[in-house]
Amino acid sequence: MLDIQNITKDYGPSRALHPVSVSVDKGEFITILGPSGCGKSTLLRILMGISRPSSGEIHLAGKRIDPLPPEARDIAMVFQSYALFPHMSVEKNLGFGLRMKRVDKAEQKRRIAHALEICNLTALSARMPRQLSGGQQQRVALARAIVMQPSLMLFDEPLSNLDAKLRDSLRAELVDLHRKVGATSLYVTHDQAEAMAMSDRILVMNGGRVVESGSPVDLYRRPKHAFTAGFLGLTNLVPVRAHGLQAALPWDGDPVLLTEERNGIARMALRPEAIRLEKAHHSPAEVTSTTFLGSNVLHLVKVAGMELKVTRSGTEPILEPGARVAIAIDGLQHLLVESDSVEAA
Ligand SMILES: Nc1ncnc2c1ncn2[C@@H]1O[C@H](COP(=O)(O)OP(=O)(O)OP(=O)(O)O)[C@@H](O)[C@H]1O
Repeated sequence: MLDIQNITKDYGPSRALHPVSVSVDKGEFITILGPSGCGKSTLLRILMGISRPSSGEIHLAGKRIDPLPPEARDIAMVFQSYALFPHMSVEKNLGFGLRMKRVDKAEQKRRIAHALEICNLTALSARMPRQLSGGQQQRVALARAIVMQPSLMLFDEPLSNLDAKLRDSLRAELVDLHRKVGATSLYVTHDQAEAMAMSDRILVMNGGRVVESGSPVDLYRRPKHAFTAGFLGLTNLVPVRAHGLQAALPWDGDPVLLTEERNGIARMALRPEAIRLEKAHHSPAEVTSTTFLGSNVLHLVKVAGMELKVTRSGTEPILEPGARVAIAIDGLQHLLVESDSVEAA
């Protein structure tokens, strides 16, 4: 459906995008996730056609689009700033793109009525943007993209100006609408919780490169790179000695099982919730800090010269600092791919 092939972007001598290749299937909701400056906006601008790539090609629905101007690309964009026309009513905002495209009048009416309805805006159709709340304005921006029935919808951090509660409810609404209209969506964010909650697939970017991509569950549970492990939630990077399908941890205890055979020294990403603690009076491991977070409790545990982050359910008895604990690991683990040049970028 969308094929981004070896796109690069140089600003003078500095390279903002190293060759980036991405394929998006029809109907997929894919998120580009990365820290500030990783190249997300640069890639979006190239997709929209307001910036030209230094090299590479982009194909959409079987057609090469990178030489085309923005209006000829069959892509609709939803911005963080909504970008509504302030002097037009909601209905007129929705009709603008259709009028430009000279879509038949009856078809315009039908599409606008449908988009207003599914975005829950019918009652607000005569209002001006200044008479709407932030969340309502964002729904208008979304409806304006939906009426165009584009091959691809692009989202540039569209929820980041809204308060946390509204953001949560609009997240779900947006994914729901994406499915209802059968859209293909590419969503840019630096918010890992948003990416995990919304996406079929996440593309993790850092330093102008795609670090890795996968489903939220795969990337969270089986990250290949330390950068991904660290960017998607809390993690512990633990040096281990791997031998076949087992890895010995740097403290006393059973070796952990691996998902694939490896030999030598490597690092393992251990999620705080995959570590189990039991009180053990003579253990060398010691709880050094305890933070109550409501649904869970975060402990720091000093062991083998490192400080492990461990979370336990808020329903368990709270371990106080100074408690001695035995450490066990839950679940299969796999090792990180080292030679991680993206990590250093
Ligand atoms: N017009 C420009 N001229 C020179 N360098 C630029 C230009 N635009 C972006 N860059 C650089 O390219 C890199 C990627 O920037 P980009 O805006 O794509 O990052 P981003 O991931 O979208 O960040 P943010 O989340 O902060 O918007 C940065 O190092 C940035 O400084």
